[in-house]
Amino acid sequence: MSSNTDSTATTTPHIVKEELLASGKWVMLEKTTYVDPAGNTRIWETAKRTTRQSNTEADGVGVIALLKRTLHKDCVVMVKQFRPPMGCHTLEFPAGLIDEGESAEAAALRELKEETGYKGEVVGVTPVTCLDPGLSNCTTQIIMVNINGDDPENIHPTQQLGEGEFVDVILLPLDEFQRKVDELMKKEKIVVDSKVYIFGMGMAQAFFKPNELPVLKQ
Ligand SMILES: Nc1nc(=O)[nH]c2c1ncn2[C@H]1C[C@H](O)[C@@H](COP(=O)(O)OP(=O)(O)O)O1
Repeated sequence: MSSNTDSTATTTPHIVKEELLASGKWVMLEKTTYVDPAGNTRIWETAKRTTRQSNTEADGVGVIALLKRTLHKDCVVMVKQFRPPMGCHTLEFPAGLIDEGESAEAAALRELKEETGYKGEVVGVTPVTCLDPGLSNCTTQIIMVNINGDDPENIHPTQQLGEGEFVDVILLPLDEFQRKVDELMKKEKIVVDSKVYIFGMGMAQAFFKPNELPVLKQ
């Protein structure tokens, strides 16, 4: 087993100061002064959301929602929408920011209902995870949700979208998830969220090669 630990690393890296460079309604840019593991003082440019709530560590939630219906394959509920920072449509799990005083679980069920119309039940919660740590301190919790598709409330789901929100709901069968995502990418100009693509790789591994270790196979 080799180690990549730098032998010149003698200092515990830490933040010295954070100075605001610019701020908008939703996002701010900071100049972060920090000490690296070799003891050198350095600068980093950091983006942060202005909306993070004081009572929670995560900015938002992502929802892996499994729609279960009699005589249908289990499907993952996905959303497609135009994302201005990307300048194109993306394929994502339903997601959104956590409101003041709201738990991650409650935010997940609310966002799922708003974006897709489905009423779900929480079956799992991840710890707080980072999203793009080289750019920002943005964090998310991924909430696993089951949807009883036979429940009358879920037979004709109606979205509750806010002003300026345009979200298409796409159902992808769990056992063909990666193939369907690849098909969509070939058919339309969309960018797939990395969490979604990695979930698909994991599902393909679990369904088709459960006893193979992917890292050993090339
Ligand atoms: N970075 C953002 N710029 C904006 O101009 N507006 C933004 C940003 N992030 C969020 N929002 C707005 C858009 C919605 O009106 C609200 C709530 O977003 P939410 O649904 O919670 O999150 P997403 O689905 O991930 O957009 O905030």
